[in-house]
Amino acid sequence: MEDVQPLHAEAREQASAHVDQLTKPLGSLGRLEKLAVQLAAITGEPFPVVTPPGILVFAADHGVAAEGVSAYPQEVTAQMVANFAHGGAAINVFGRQIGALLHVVDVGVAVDVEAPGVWTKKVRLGTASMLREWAMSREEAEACVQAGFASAEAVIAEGARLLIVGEMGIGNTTASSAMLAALTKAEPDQLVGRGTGVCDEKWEKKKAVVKEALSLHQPDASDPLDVLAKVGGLEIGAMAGAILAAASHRVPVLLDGFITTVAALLAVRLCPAAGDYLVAGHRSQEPGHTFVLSVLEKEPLVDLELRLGEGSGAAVAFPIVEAATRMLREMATFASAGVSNQ
Ligand SMILES: Cc1cc2ncn([C@H]3O[C@H](COP(=O)(O)O)[C@@H](O)[C@H]3O)c2cc1C
Ligand SMILES: O=C(O)c1cccnc1
Repeated sequence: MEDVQPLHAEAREQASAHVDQLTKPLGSLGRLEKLAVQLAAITGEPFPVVTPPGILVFAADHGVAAEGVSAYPQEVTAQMVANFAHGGAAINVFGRQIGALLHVVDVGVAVDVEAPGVWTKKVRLGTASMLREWAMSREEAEACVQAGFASAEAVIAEGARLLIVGEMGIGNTTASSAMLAALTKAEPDQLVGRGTGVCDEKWEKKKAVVKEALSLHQPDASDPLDVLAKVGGLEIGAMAGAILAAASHRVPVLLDGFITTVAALLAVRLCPAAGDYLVAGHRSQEPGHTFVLSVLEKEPLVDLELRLGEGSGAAVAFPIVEAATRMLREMATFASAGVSNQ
């Protein structure tokens, strides 16, 4: 894997100086200004471009779904992959709205899916239940990170100037909660939410499953691949790899919800410099999301009370990111417009 370089100081300075020349009171475009400067520092371009965005939706199954931790059955993962392929899911709609290059990558759906255009990179046919054994082997953990890395390189080669990663995997809020608890040593009860909308009984079960899996496997917080292998998910590892690829190509990453942001934390633990390349798109309803955002020191752009995943919240937030870049490129300066700057 390639290295992630530090942010580009010169482009940051140029963009920052330019923002202060634009025809508006100093600082009046608030966080859009900070975002514009961050995008310049990420890309190394004082006038960054983020269109077209690329969206990669990574799909995989979770053995832990059999423990009754989701409101929906495992089969929905494969069914939704077919739905993505036919353009009918939320992420297809929002992806079309923002002109994204969208691909679905199957890194471990348990069954064969009849779905045109899906990139098939199955590492294994779903994880094992973390309650009984490791979710995957260490080699498989490495392989799914690599699969994500290669997928992101492919969509960047196609022309993507910003990356959104999304996921589909029934049971993956359980895996994400376990990974987050393992990586941060936070108390699972604070992190485990209702995912697709589980009832009180399943919610208690979900918390118990996470705690039991952590005490069974004792994942090593200082070894991100150990955490991924023991309690993770194939699509979560793949998203981490995709984020690392984007960062290594100086392509900004717009984060979606809870699961994506846990993948981002995994990426940052594998390569701390990647953290600077992340922009938080939205705040999900899942309680662990607010916590993982605070660990990454990211403030989301919007809070629309979403709890879907797929990359949907990031896609909806994307026009704000584009607005920041258009502000830099298209606004007049005081000098060019002949407006008094005092
Ligand atoms: C129809 C449908 C479409 C989805 N799209 C994303 N998710 C979301 O829900 C799942 C995580 O929730 P849990 O851990 O409770 O299973 C993931 O697949 C996530 O992407 C969906 C879930 C369903 C049912
Ligand atoms: O925050 C998310 O991404 C999320 C929350 C609930 C279910 N699926 C995804």
